[in-house]
Amino acid sequence: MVVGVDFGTLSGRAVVVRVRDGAELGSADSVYRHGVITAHLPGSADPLEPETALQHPGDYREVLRTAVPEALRAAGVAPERVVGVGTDFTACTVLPVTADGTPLCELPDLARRPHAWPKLWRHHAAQPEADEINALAAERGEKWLARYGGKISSEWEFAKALQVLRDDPGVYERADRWIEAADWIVWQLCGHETRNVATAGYKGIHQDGAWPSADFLAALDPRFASFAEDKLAHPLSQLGDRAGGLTARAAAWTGLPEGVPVAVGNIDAHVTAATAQTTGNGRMLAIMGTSTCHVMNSDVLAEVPGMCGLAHGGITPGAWGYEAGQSGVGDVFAWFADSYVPPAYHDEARERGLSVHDLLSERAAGAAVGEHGLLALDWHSGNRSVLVDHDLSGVLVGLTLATRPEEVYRALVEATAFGTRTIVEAFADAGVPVHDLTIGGGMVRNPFVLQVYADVLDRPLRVVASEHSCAVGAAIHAAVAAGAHPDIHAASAAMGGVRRETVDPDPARAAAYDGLFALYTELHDHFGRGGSRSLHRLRALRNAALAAASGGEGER
Ligand SMILES: Nc1ncnc2c1ncn2[C@@H]1O[C@H](COP(=O)(O)OP(=O)(O)O)[C@@H](O)[C@H]1O
Ligand SMILES: O=C(CO)[C@@H](O)[C@@H](O)COP(=O)(O)O
Repeated sequence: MVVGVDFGTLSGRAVVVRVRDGAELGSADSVYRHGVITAHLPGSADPLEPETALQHPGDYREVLRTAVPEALRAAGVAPERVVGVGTDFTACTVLPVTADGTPLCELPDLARRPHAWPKLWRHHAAQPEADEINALAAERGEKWLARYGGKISSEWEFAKALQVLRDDPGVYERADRWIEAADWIVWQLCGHETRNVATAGYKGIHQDGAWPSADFLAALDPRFASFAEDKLAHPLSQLGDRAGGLTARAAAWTGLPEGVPVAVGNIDAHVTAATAQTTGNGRMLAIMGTSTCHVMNSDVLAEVPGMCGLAHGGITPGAWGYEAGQSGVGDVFAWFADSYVPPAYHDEARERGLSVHDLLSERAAGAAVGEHGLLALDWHSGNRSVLVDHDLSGVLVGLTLATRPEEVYRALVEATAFGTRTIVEAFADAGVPVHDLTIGGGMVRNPFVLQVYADVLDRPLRVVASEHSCAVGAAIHAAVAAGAHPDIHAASAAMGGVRRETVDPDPARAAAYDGLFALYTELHDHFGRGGSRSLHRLRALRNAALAAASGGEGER
């Protein structure tokens, strides 16, 4: 047996999986007690700046102490039968730590400093730093910029670190290491630091064996010159490698035997290619959850405008892995369902034992394409691909006094589908073929969402069989690290799996969506490609108003 632990945005999930065929024998969740920290630090009333998203490292350790033992109990598996542990994490969730891996926020004198805390992947307050990095890299013709579609995201490691340096240099100085949570959790399990090629490549600008030059970093800020050398540099490990063995402390947390092999850290999206059996070239996987990540191996090397990144070995050793993404998907649906749907809908859902998502989906499904007269841009959490701009925000047009909640919900689902279609078409236009598309992540539990995607993309969708697709992917990597399978491809063939039936497009709805997609693209380009700067001006006005209200400085 192997154990996979998936650290998502709102919770961690552990699964116990059989090595020979990937059968899931038991699972358990652990919801992060502090969730996503956006308003103020625990125990503090001081407001955090806009677009801040932090997390509590204690919540991550709690997953190891609760979800892993509970999954073992649910599986009825004796710990001694577990031959390997694998993990995956959201990325770029990154934190400053001391030389022994202690998060700076756990040091008494830094606990009230926001920049000492882990920055969640969707921390978007470093957009000014990302803009500065992109402008300088373009001006200097830095070769690595092409590997990121021409723009580095504010969500990635360098923009976030530069923000810490600028806003709290004291914390920056105290950080011996700047590390992805994907590698930090492996450090917690096996007692020493390792760094994986995926987060280094996609989120840490590590390309062709090198980090951005000290000369480039100094041009950003002289104090930043040695950032990569001092706080990132470390030998990189391939995915599926063994990072080490479980320490006595981690064995006590998890209930697993000391010394059990621990797989090298990984990203929640990329680990799932093994579950979805999409490690072959041209097989795009969209992991749909809070956000959506599109990952795909290809033997074609190209710059896809607005992609998140291209990393050698980023999905499987020896292959070039592409990544694109949408920062807000399930988050957008949850925002609407939690904040703008009348209590009567929530009451009915509760009485019927449904989630409010299921009720809204049920009510939305029967309408004809375009019947609601609505169109949305899915930028409530900014745009990751293809515009790479987190100063953009959501848009909804066509509202009337007759508009119903389920119609808005459907427009939001459609907008995220149009966003994925924009990404898939960007790959095809850049000469990187997408042979087929598979859906993984928590969203596989919503048939309405899957059908909208099939209709909008006008292609059949393979769907990962497991509802714990990321955690199973981590378990598959654990099997490889333990030597139970020779490599990720073989382990995927044995342990991965998709539903027998694909979700197929309805030709009439697909044709109707072509018309709506043309309108989406018109709005997309108007607000996102220079037709109007109104969303950026709106964001600047908001930030200035918030700053004035809190007595802070002006726009960052
Ligand atoms: N039935 C549903 N339909 C649509 N969205 C859902 C549904 N259930 C949960 N969600 C949304 O999916 C997201 C959680 O996705 P999941 O993959 O489980 O977690 P994570 O993103 O943390 O990996 C949340 O944003 C939640 O609001
Ligand atoms: O960005 C990545 C992967 O590169 C994701 O970890 C991030 O979007 C969060 O994913 P989830 O939606 O929480 O599964």
